[in-house]
Amino acid sequence: MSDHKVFIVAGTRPEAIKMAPVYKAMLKYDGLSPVLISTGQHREMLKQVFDWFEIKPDEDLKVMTPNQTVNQVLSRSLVGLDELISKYQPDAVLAQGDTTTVLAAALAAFNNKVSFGHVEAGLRTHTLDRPYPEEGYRQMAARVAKWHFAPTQKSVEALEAENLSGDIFKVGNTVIDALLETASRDHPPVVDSNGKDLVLITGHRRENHDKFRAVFEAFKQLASEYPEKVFVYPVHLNPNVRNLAHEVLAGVTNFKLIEPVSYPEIVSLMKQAILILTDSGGIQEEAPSLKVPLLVMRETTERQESVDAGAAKLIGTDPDKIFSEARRLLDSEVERKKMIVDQNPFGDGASALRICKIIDNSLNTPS
Ligand SMILES: CC(=O)N[C@@H]1[C@@H](OP(=O)(O)OP(=O)(O)OC[C@H]2O[C@@H](n3ccc(=O)[nH]c3=O)[C@H](O)[C@@H]2O)O[C@H](CO)[C@@H](O)[C@@H]1O
Repeated sequence: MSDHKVFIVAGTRPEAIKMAPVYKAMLKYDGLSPVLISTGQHREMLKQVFDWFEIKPDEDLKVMTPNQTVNQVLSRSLVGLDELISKYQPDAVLAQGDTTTVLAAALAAFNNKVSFGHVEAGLRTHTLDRPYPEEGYRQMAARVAKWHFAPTQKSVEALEAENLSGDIFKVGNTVIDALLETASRDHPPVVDSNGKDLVLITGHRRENHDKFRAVFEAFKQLASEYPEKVFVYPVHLNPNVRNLAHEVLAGVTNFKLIEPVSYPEIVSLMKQAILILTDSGGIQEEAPSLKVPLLVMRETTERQESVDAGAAKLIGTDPDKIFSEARRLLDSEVERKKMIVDQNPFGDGASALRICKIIDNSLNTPS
């Protein structure tokens, strides 16, 4: 019997990180033959990730051109994927998360009557504009999915409540596969902290942009309160974030504003840190595995599992709260240790293989 062909579509850095393990597991899996497709939504950052995992897209749609609307990106992705579906005739299409790339992959598959598998299914805030457009895209992708690969029980329950078509499977989050592989490979330290404690900060979310000035002032105050600690912030490429970060924080000697770092570098920084302050989704999933306490600078999260497990605390973006919560943890190793968990609620590093088995089984079962 010939192999079943499966498209694996990725467009942004987090999607590449989370789909690399699926692609690699599928390459080794008897009976499945993956085709890696990049839409190129985050061109540079995608290449860095693919290089680290030593994989190369079979096709690159290069959808980004300057000043496009979201609908232009969507329609270019759709048309590009349409052509590739007629070229390869895949048996299934997989995409991860909630970007324009994911919506395009789901729709392109649906319109060609090809089975669609949604990886990281069932994340919900239940508020369509929080975050916008991601919450809407997740819900739309779920409507046409044949396989919902949910990372946790909470996401399984969210999907069950929506009376969707398709089958729901709890498989864990593939980001833990990527993380554990990366953490097991040696990488030199990114920042020499001279033996001092390191606090890692990341912040880029659009929903937080208008709060960043006050948030950055809180970071400045923290850095002056703790001159013996080193604060490291790899600043996102978005010019709104960059300019403001440099305006408020450049010149603070123990606060290092650095360029966005590669995946092994952020993993190395997370391992080195005694505390992380972030608004990133992926880092909320990863930090519990690295046993680093996490303060989440968002009002709501679709990744409540790390909060429920006690590994993270949701603190919003109020500068006084950021300052006081960070101080509470920086002042007390006991408080920090309370946030270390034995098991990461997001997965165990074997999610990609589970996905391969389910797809193989399903494609070999007559409907
Ligand atoms: C609404 C929402 O929740 N949306 C999420 C958001 O993803 P996010 O918030 O997780 O995005 P980031 O924080 O950029 O990336 C995270 C990954 O990148 C690594 N990293 C980070 C900094 C760095 O300097 N170098 C790195 O390598 C890091 O360890 C982690 O694995 O957007 C995605 C679509 O773009 C969505 O699919 C995803 O749901």
